[in-house]
Amino acid sequence: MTTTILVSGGAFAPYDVVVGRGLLKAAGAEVAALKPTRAFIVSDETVAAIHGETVRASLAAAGLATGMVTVPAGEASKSFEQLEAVLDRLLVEGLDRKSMVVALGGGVVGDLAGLAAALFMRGIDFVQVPTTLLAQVDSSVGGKTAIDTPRGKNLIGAFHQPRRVLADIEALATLPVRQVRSGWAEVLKHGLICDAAFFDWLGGEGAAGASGDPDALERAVIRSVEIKAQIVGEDEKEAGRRALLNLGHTFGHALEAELAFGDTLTHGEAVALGCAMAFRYSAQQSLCSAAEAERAEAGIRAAGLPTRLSDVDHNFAADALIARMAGDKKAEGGRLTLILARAIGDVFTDKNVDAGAVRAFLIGEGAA
Ligand SMILES: NC(=O)c1ccc[n+]([C@@H]2O[C@H](COP(=O)([O-])OP(=O)(O)OC[C@H]3O[C@@H](n4cnc5c(N)ncnc54)[C@H](O)[C@@H]3O)[C@@H](O)[C@H]2O)c1
Ligand SMILES: O=C(O)C(=O)C[C@@H](O)[C@H](O)[C@H](O)COP(=O)(O)O
Ligand SMILES: [Zn+2]
Repeated sequence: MTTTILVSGGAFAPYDVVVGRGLLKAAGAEVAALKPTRAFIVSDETVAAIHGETVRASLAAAGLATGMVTVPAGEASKSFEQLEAVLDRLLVEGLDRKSMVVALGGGVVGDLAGLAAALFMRGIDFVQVPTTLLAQVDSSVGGKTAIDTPRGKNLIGAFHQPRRVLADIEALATLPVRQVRSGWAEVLKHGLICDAAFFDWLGGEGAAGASGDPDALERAVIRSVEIKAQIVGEDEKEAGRRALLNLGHTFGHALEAELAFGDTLTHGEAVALGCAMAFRYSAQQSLCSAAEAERAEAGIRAAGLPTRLSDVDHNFAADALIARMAGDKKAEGGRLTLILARAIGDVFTDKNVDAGAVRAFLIGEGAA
Protein backbone atom coordinates (compact mmCIF):
# COMPACT_ATOMS: atom_id res chain seq x y z
CA MET A 1 0.00 0.00 0.00
CA THR A 2 1.24 3.49 -0.78
CA THR A 3 0.20 6.92 0.45
CA THR A 4 0.29 9.85 -1.95
CA ILE A 5 0.58 13.43 -0.76
CA LEU A 6 0.11 16.21 -3.30
CA VAL A 7 2.38 19.24 -3.10
CA SER A 8 0.54 22.12 -4.74
CA GLY A 9 -0.53 25.69 -4.31
CA GLY A 10 2.39 27.71 -5.59
CA ALA A 11 3.46 28.79 -9.05
CA PHE A 12 5.11 25.40 -9.57
CA ALA A 13 3.65 22.32 -11.26
CA PRO A 14 1.93 20.22 -8.56
CA TYR A 15 3.60 16.92 -7.82
CA ASP A 16 3.06 13.76 -5.81
CA VAL A 17 5.11 12.47 -2.93
CA VAL A 18 4.56 8.71 -2.88
CA VAL A 19 5.36 6.98 0.42
CA GLY A 20 5.35 3.18 0.64
CA ARG A 21 7.36 0.01 0.27
CA GLY A 22 8.98 -1.43 -2.85
CA LEU A 23 9.18 1.95 -4.55
CA LEU A 24 12.82 1.59 -5.61
CA LYS A 25 11.77 -1.38 -7.73
CA ALA A 26 8.84 0.63 -9.10
CA ALA A 27 10.96 3.68 -9.93
CA GLY A 28 11.14 2.80 -13.63
CA ALA A 29 7.38 2.83 -14.15
CA GLU A 30 7.01 6.01 -12.04
CA VAL A 31 9.69 7.87 -14.00
CA ALA A 32 8.55 6.53 -17.38
CA ALA A 33 5.05 7.88 -16.67
CA LEU A 34 6.60 11.37 -16.82
CA LYS A 35 7.75 10.62 -20.39
CA PRO A 36 11.38 11.78 -20.36
CA THR A 37 13.69 11.09 -23.31
CA ARG A 38 15.98 9.30 -20.86
CA ALA A 39 16.71 9.08 -17.15
CA PHE A 40 20.08 9.64 -15.50
CA ILE A 41 20.79 8.69 -11.89
CA VAL A 42 22.83 10.93 -9.59
CA SER A 43 23.82 9.13 -6.39
CA ASP A 44 26.59 8.83 -3.85
CA GLU A 45 29.06 5.96 -3.74
CA THR A 46 27.52 4.32 -0.66
CA VAL A 47 23.91 4.46 -1.87
CA ALA A 48 24.86 3.44 -5.41
CA ALA A 49 26.54 0.31 -4.06
CA ILE A 50 23.45 -0.68 -2.05
CA HIS A 51 20.49 0.49 -4.14
CA GLY A 52 21.89 1.71 -7.47
CA GLU A 53 21.39 -1.48 -9.44
CA THR A 54 17.77 -1.90 -8.27
CA VAL A 55 16.87 1.53 -9.58
CA ARG A 56 18.97 1.27 -12.75
CA ALA A 57 17.40 -2.08 -13.62
CA SER A 58 13.92 -0.72 -12.95
CA LEU A 59 14.50 2.26 -15.25
CA ALA A 60 15.89 -0.02 -17.96
CA ALA A 61 12.98 -2.44 -17.62
CA ALA A 62 10.62 0.49 -18.17
CA GLY A 63 12.35 1.11 -21.49
CA LEU A 64 14.37 4.14 -20.41
CA ALA A 65 17.95 4.69 -21.54
CA THR A 66 19.83 5.30 -18.36
CA GLY A 67 23.21 5.75 -16.66
CA MET A 68 24.62 6.92 -13.35
CA VAL A 69 27.11 9.37 -11.91
CA THR A 70 28.24 9.10 -8.29
CA VAL A 71 29.85 11.53 -5.86
CA PRO A 72 31.62 10.64 -2.59
CA ALA A 73 29.20 10.15 0.31
CA GLY A 74 28.95 13.03 2.77
CA GLU A 75 28.29 16.73 3.15
CA ALA A 76 31.59 17.69 1.47
CA SER A 77 30.00 16.72 -1.85
CA LYS A 78 27.67 19.73 -1.69
CA SER A 79 30.47 21.70 -3.34
CA PHE A 80 31.23 23.64 -6.52
CA GLU A 81 33.69 20.88 -7.42
CA GLN A 82 31.10 18.08 -7.31
CA LEU A 83 28.44 20.27 -8.92
CA GLU A 84 30.80 20.88 -11.83
CA ALA A 85 31.65 17.17 -12.05
CA VAL A 86 27.98 16.18 -12.16
CA LEU A 87 27.09 18.85 -14.74
CA ASP A 88 30.04 17.87 -16.90
CA ARG A 89 28.96 14.23 -16.82
CA LEU A 90 25.41 15.18 -17.87
CA LEU A 91 26.92 17.03 -20.85
CA VAL A 92 29.26 14.16 -21.76
CA GLU A 93 26.35 11.72 -21.59
CA GLY A 94 24.40 13.89 -24.03
CA LEU A 95 21.32 14.57 -21.91
CA ASP A 96 18.80 16.89 -23.54
CA ARG A 97 16.15 19.26 -22.24
CA LYS A 98 13.61 16.46 -21.89
CA SER A 99 15.97 14.18 -19.95
CA MET A 100 15.22 13.41 -16.31
CA VAL A 101 17.68 13.49 -13.44
CA VAL A 102 16.95 10.85 -10.80
CA ALA A 103 18.37 11.87 -7.41
CA LEU A 104 18.99 8.60 -5.56
CA GLY A 105 20.28 9.17 -2.04
CA GLY A 106 20.08 11.36 1.02
CA GLY A 107 19.78 15.10 1.33
CA VAL A 108 23.28 15.67 0.02
CA VAL A 109 22.51 13.94 -3.27
CA GLY A 110 19.04 15.52 -3.48
CA ASP A 111 20.36 19.05 -2.93
CA LEU A 112 23.28 18.58 -5.34
CA ALA A 113 21.40 16.74 -8.09
CA GLY A 114 18.47 19.14 -7.78
CA LEU A 115 20.77 22.12 -8.25
CA ALA A 116 22.46 20.41 -11.21
CA ALA A 117 19.02 19.82 -12.75
CA ALA A 118 18.09 23.47 -12.13
CA LEU A 119 21.22 24.65 -13.97
CA PHE A 120 21.57 22.11 -16.78
CA MET A 121 20.40 23.75 -20.03
CA ARG A 122 18.70 26.33 -17.75
CA GLY A 123 16.63 23.70 -16.04
CA ILE A 124 15.51 20.14 -16.64
CA ASP A 125 13.14 17.95 -14.66
CA PHE A 126 14.21 15.74 -11.79
CA VAL A 127 12.71 13.07 -9.57
CA GLN A 128 13.69 12.61 -5.95
CA VAL A 129 14.25 9.05 -4.71
CA PRO A 130 15.23 9.75 -1.08
CA THR A 131 17.02 6.93 0.73
CA THR A 132 17.62 8.53 4.15
CA LEU A 133 14.93 9.32 6.68
CA LEU A 134 16.01 12.95 6.60
CA ALA A 135 15.57 13.11 2.85
CA GLN A 136 12.17 11.37 2.98
CA VAL A 137 10.73 13.63 5.67
CA ASP A 138 12.28 16.88 4.54
CA SER A 139 14.88 17.52 1.85
CA SER A 140 13.18 15.72 -1.06
CA VAL A 141 10.08 17.89 -0.68
CA GLY A 142 9.83 21.61 -1.35
CA GLY A 143 12.38 22.34 -4.05
CA LYS A 144 15.23 23.88 -2.05
CA THR A 145 18.47 22.83 -3.75
CA ALA A 146 21.93 24.05 -2.81
CA ILE A 147 25.62 23.58 -2.21
CA ASP A 148 27.74 24.86 0.69
CA THR A 149 30.84 27.02 0.57
CA PRO A 150 33.40 27.55 3.35
CA ARG A 151 31.52 30.84 3.94
CA GLY A 152 28.31 29.10 4.87
CA LYS A 153 25.65 26.49 4.42
CA ASN A 154 23.39 26.30 1.37
CA LEU A 155 24.42 29.79 0.27
CA ILE A 156 24.47 28.92 -3.43
CA GLY A 157 21.30 27.32 -4.74
CA ALA A 158 17.97 27.54 -6.47
CA PHE A 159 14.33 26.74 -5.91
CA HIS A 160 13.63 23.87 -8.30
CA GLN A 161 10.74 21.57 -7.50
CA PRO A 162 10.94 17.85 -8.33
CA ARG A 163 8.36 16.26 -10.65
CA ARG A 164 7.78 13.39 -8.24
CA VAL A 165 9.14 12.03 -4.96
CA LEU A 166 9.38 8.28 -4.28
CA ALA A 167 9.97 7.58 -0.58
CA ASP A 168 10.58 3.86 -0.13
CA ILE A 169 10.41 2.93 3.56
CA GLU A 170 12.25 -0.33 2.77
CA ALA A 171 15.28 1.67 1.65
CA LEU A 172 15.69 2.83 5.25
CA ALA A 173 16.45 -0.73 6.43
CA THR A 174 20.12 -0.31 5.46
CA LEU A 175 20.50 3.11 7.07
CA PRO A 176 22.97 3.34 10.01
CA VAL A 177 21.23 4.17 13.30
CA ARG A 178 23.03 7.53 13.54
CA GLN A 179 21.43 8.53 10.24
CA VAL A 180 17.98 7.34 11.35
CA ARG A 181 18.26 9.56 14.43
CA SER A 182 19.54 12.40 12.31
CA GLY A 183 16.38 12.26 10.18
CA TRP A 184 14.30 11.93 13.35
CA ALA A 185 15.52 15.39 14.33
CA GLU A 186 13.72 16.96 11.36
CA VAL A 187 10.63 14.87 12.21
CA LEU A 188 10.68 16.22 15.79
CA LYS A 189 11.17 19.69 14.31
CA HIS A 190 7.88 19.36 12.40
CA GLY A 191 6.06 18.56 15.65
CA LEU A 192 7.76 21.44 17.44
CA ILE A 193 6.74 23.83 14.66
CA CYS A 194 3.05 23.16 14.37
CA ASP A 195 1.79 19.83 15.74
CA ALA A 196 2.15 19.27 19.49
CA ALA A 197 0.12 16.03 19.33
CA PHE A 198 2.53 14.66 16.74
CA PHE A 199 5.48 15.66 18.96
CA ASP A 200 3.88 13.76 21.86
CA TRP A 201 3.29 10.71 19.63
CA LEU A 202 6.95 10.76 18.54
CA GLY A 203 8.04 10.57 22.17
CA GLY A 204 5.45 7.91 23.06
CA GLU A 205 3.84 5.34 20.79
CA GLY A 206 5.93 6.40 17.79
CA ALA A 207 9.30 6.40 19.57
CA ALA A 208 10.29 3.08 18.02
CA GLY A 209 10.80 4.99 14.77
CA ALA A 210 13.97 6.56 16.14
CA SER A 211 15.45 3.07 16.30
CA GLY A 212 14.25 2.07 12.86
CA ASP A 213 10.81 0.46 13.32
CA PRO A 214 9.36 0.59 9.79
CA ASP A 215 5.71 1.13 10.76
CA ALA A 216 6.52 4.04 13.05
CA LEU A 217 8.89 5.40 10.42
CA GLU A 218 6.19 5.26 7.76
CA ARG A 219 3.74 7.22 9.93
CA ALA A 220 6.44 9.74 10.77
CA VAL A 221 7.33 10.19 7.10
CA ILE A 222 3.68 10.65 6.06
CA ARG A 223 2.89 13.23 8.77
CA SER A 224 6.13 15.11 8.13
CA VAL A 225 5.49 15.29 4.40
CA GLU A 226 1.91 16.46 5.01
CA ILE A 227 3.20 19.29 7.21
CA LYS A 228 5.95 20.28 4.82
CA ALA A 229 3.71 20.05 1.73
CA GLN A 230 1.15 22.35 3.29
CA ILE A 231 3.73 25.00 4.22
CA VAL A 232 5.54 24.84 0.87
CA GLY A 233 2.22 25.06 -0.97
CA GLU A 234 1.46 28.29 0.91
CA ASP A 235 4.88 29.85 0.53
CA GLU A 236 7.20 28.22 -2.00
CA LYS A 237 10.01 30.78 -1.89
CA GLU A 238 10.03 31.54 1.84
CA ALA A 239 8.46 34.97 1.71
CA GLY A 240 6.82 34.27 5.06
CA ARG A 241 5.54 31.10 6.71
CA ARG A 242 8.08 28.73 5.13
CA ALA A 243 10.79 30.28 7.33
CA LEU A 244 9.22 28.33 10.22
CA LEU A 245 10.70 25.16 8.67
CA ASN A 246 14.04 26.73 9.60
CA LEU A 247 13.43 26.22 13.33
CA GLY A 248 16.79 25.29 14.86
CA HIS A 249 18.67 26.01 11.64
CA THR A 250 20.11 29.46 12.37
CA PHE A 251 21.98 27.97 15.32
CA GLY A 252 22.40 24.59 13.59
CA HIS A 253 23.86 25.88 10.33
CA ALA A 254 26.29 28.09 12.28
CA LEU A 255 27.50 25.03 14.21
CA GLU A 256 27.87 23.02 11.00
CA ALA A 257 29.86 25.79 9.32
CA GLU A 258 32.13 26.23 12.34
CA LEU A 259 32.79 22.49 12.16
CA ALA A 260 33.68 22.89 8.46
CA PHE A 261 30.78 20.59 7.47
CA GLY A 262 32.71 17.59 8.78
CA ASP A 263 31.53 14.46 10.53
CA THR A 264 31.40 15.87 14.09
CA LEU A 265 27.72 16.78 13.69
CA THR A 266 25.34 15.60 11.00
CA HIS A 267 22.84 18.15 9.72
CA GLY A 268 20.08 16.48 11.72
CA GLU A 269 22.16 16.52 14.91
CA ALA A 270 22.91 20.20 14.38
CA VAL A 271 19.18 20.86 13.90
CA ALA A 272 18.32 18.90 17.05
CA LEU A 273 20.77 20.98 19.07
CA GLY A 274 19.60 24.14 17.32
CA CYS A 275 15.95 23.41 18.16
CA ALA A 276 16.80 22.89 21.83
CA MET A 277 18.76 26.16 21.79
CA ALA A 278 15.90 28.04 20.08
CA PHE A 279 13.51 26.86 22.80
CA ARG A 280 15.94 27.73 25.60
CA TYR A 281 16.57 31.16 24.10
CA SER A 282 12.80 31.67 23.81
CA ALA A 283 12.41 30.75 27.49
CA GLN A 284 15.24 33.08 28.47
CA GLN A 285 13.46 35.91 26.62
CA SER A 286 10.19 34.99 28.44
CA LEU A 287 8.53 34.09 25.13
CA CYS A 288 7.77 30.56 26.28
CA SER A 289 7.85 28.87 29.67
CA ALA A 290 10.97 27.15 30.99
CA ALA A 291 8.88 23.99 31.40
CA GLU A 292 8.02 24.01 27.70
CA ALA A 293 11.69 24.42 26.74
CA GLU A 294 12.58 21.53 29.05
CA ARG A 295 9.84 19.37 27.49
CA ALA A 296 11.17 20.13 24.00
CA GLU A 297 14.72 19.29 25.09
CA ALA A 298 13.63 16.06 26.81
CA GLY A 299 11.82 14.88 23.66
CA ILE A 300 14.90 15.55 21.52
CA ARG A 301 17.29 13.96 24.01
CA ALA A 302 15.11 10.86 24.38
CA ALA A 303 15.76 10.13 20.71
CA GLY A 304 19.51 10.05 21.36
CA LEU A 305 20.15 13.46 19.83
CA PRO A 306 22.37 16.27 21.17
CA THR A 307 20.76 19.22 22.93
CA ARG A 308 23.74 21.01 24.51
CA LEU A 309 26.95 22.52 23.14
CA SER A 310 28.77 20.35 25.68
CA ASP A 311 27.52 17.30 23.72
CA VAL A 312 29.83 18.37 20.88
CA ASP A 313 33.59 17.83 20.98
CA HIS A 314 34.49 21.39 19.95
CA ASN A 315 35.05 24.76 21.61
CA PHE A 316 32.68 27.20 19.97
CA ALA A 317 33.28 30.95 20.14
CA ALA A 318 30.17 33.10 20.57
CA ASP A 319 31.41 35.83 18.21
CA ALA A 320 32.18 33.33 15.47
CA LEU A 321 28.72 31.80 15.81
CA ILE A 322 27.07 35.24 15.70
CA ALA A 323 29.03 36.12 12.55
CA ARG A 324 27.80 32.88 10.95
CA MET A 325 24.22 33.63 12.00
CA ALA A 326 24.46 37.13 10.52
CA GLY A 327 25.33 35.51 7.19
CA ASP A 328 22.24 33.28 7.27
CA LYS A 329 19.86 33.74 4.34
CA LYS A 330 17.04 34.87 6.66
CA ALA A 331 19.09 37.81 7.98
CA GLU A 332 18.07 41.14 6.47
CA GLY A 333 20.10 44.35 6.65
CA GLY A 334 22.57 42.71 9.02
CA ARG A 335 19.91 41.93 11.66
CA LEU A 336 19.66 38.40 13.00
CA THR A 337 16.48 36.44 12.31
CA LEU A 338 15.50 33.51 14.50
CA ILE A 339 12.55 31.16 14.62
CA LEU A 340 11.40 31.32 18.23
CA ALA A 341 8.75 29.52 20.27
CA ARG A 342 5.72 30.38 22.35
CA ALA A 343 5.10 26.68 22.99
CA ILE A 344 5.62 23.29 21.40
CA GLY A 345 3.63 23.51 18.16
CA ASP A 346 3.58 27.31 18.17
CA VAL A 347 6.64 29.03 16.68
CA PHE A 348 7.13 32.36 14.95
CA THR A 349 9.75 34.37 13.07
CA ASP A 350 11.56 37.18 14.89
CA LYS A 351 13.34 39.38 12.35
CA ASN A 352 14.73 41.77 14.89
CA VAL A 353 16.79 39.66 17.23
CA ASP A 354 19.20 41.47 19.55
CA ALA A 355 22.69 40.16 18.75
CA GLY A 356 23.88 41.15 22.24
CA ALA A 357 21.20 39.01 23.86
CA VAL A 358 22.11 36.06 21.63
CA ARG A 359 25.79 36.54 22.46
CA ALA A 360 25.04 36.47 26.20
CA PHE A 361 22.85 33.40 25.65
CA LEU A 362 25.62 31.59 23.76
CA ILE A 363 28.11 32.30 26.51
CA GLY A 364 25.58 30.96 29.00
CA GLU A 365 25.34 27.85 26.81
CA GLY A 366 29.09 27.30 27.16
CA ALA A 367 30.52 29.11 24.13
CA ALA A 368 33.71 31.10 24.74
N1 LIG B 1 16.57 20.84 0.54
C1 LIG B 1 16.03 20.79 1.75
O1 LIG B 1 14.89 21.22 1.97
C2 LIG B 1 16.80 20.15 2.87
C3 LIG B 1 16.13 19.79 4.04
C4 LIG B 1 16.86 19.17 5.05
C5 LIG B 1 18.21 18.89 4.87
N2 LIG B 1 18.79 19.23 3.71
C6 LIG B 1 20.21 18.88 3.48
O2 LIG B 1 20.31 17.47 3.49
C7 LIG B 1 21.65 17.11 3.83
C8 LIG B 1 21.63 15.99 4.85
O3 LIG B 1 20.99 14.88 4.27
P1 LIG B 1 21.15 13.43 4.87
O4 LIG B 1 21.03 13.50 6.34
O5 LIG B 1 20.27 12.55 4.11
O6 LIG B 1 22.69 13.12 4.62
P2 LIG B 1 23.45 12.33 3.45
O7 LIG B 1 22.84 12.54 2.15
O8 LIG B 1 24.89 12.70 3.62
O9 LIG B 1 23.25 10.82 3.87
C9 LIG B 1 23.78 10.37 5.08
C10 LIG B 1 24.64 9.11 4.89
O10 LIG B 1 23.78 8.00 4.70
C11 LIG B 1 24.20 7.25 3.57
N3 LIG B 1 22.99 6.63 3.03
C12 LIG B 1 21.99 7.22 2.36
N4 LIG B 1 20.99 6.36 2.16
C13 LIG B 1 21.37 5.20 2.68
C14 LIG B 1 20.75 3.93 2.81
N5 LIG B 1 19.51 3.72 2.39
N6 LIG B 1 21.45 2.94 3.40
C15 LIG B 1 22.70 3.15 3.88
N7 LIG B 1 23.32 4.33 3.83
C16 LIG B 1 22.65 5.34 3.23
C17 LIG B 1 24.86 8.25 2.68
O11 LIG B 1 25.75 7.65 1.77
C18 LIG B 1 25.56 9.14 3.70
O12 LIG B 1 26.79 8.58 4.06
C19 LIG B 1 22.30 18.37 4.38
O13 LIG B 1 23.19 18.87 3.42
C20 LIG B 1 21.15 19.31 4.57
O14 LIG B 1 21.53 20.65 4.43
C21 LIG B 1 18.14 19.86 2.71
O1 LIG C 1 12.48 23.44 3.38
C1 LIG C 1 12.76 24.38 4.11
O2 LIG C 1 12.33 25.52 3.92
C2 LIG C 1 13.65 24.18 5.26
O3 LIG C 1 14.07 25.13 5.90
C3 LIG C 1 14.00 22.77 5.63
C4 LIG C 1 15.33 22.62 6.33
O4 LIG C 1 15.25 21.45 7.11
C5 LIG C 1 16.52 22.43 5.38
O5 LIG C 1 17.67 22.12 6.12
C6 LIG C 1 16.78 23.56 4.41
O6 LIG C 1 17.75 23.16 3.47
C7 LIG C 1 17.31 24.78 5.08
O7 LIG C 1 17.13 25.82 4.22
P1 LIG C 1 18.02 27.13 4.20
O8 LIG C 1 17.20 28.07 3.39
O9 LIG C 1 18.19 27.59 5.62
O10 LIG C 1 19.31 26.79 3.58
ZN1 LIG D 1 17.21 20.89 7.86
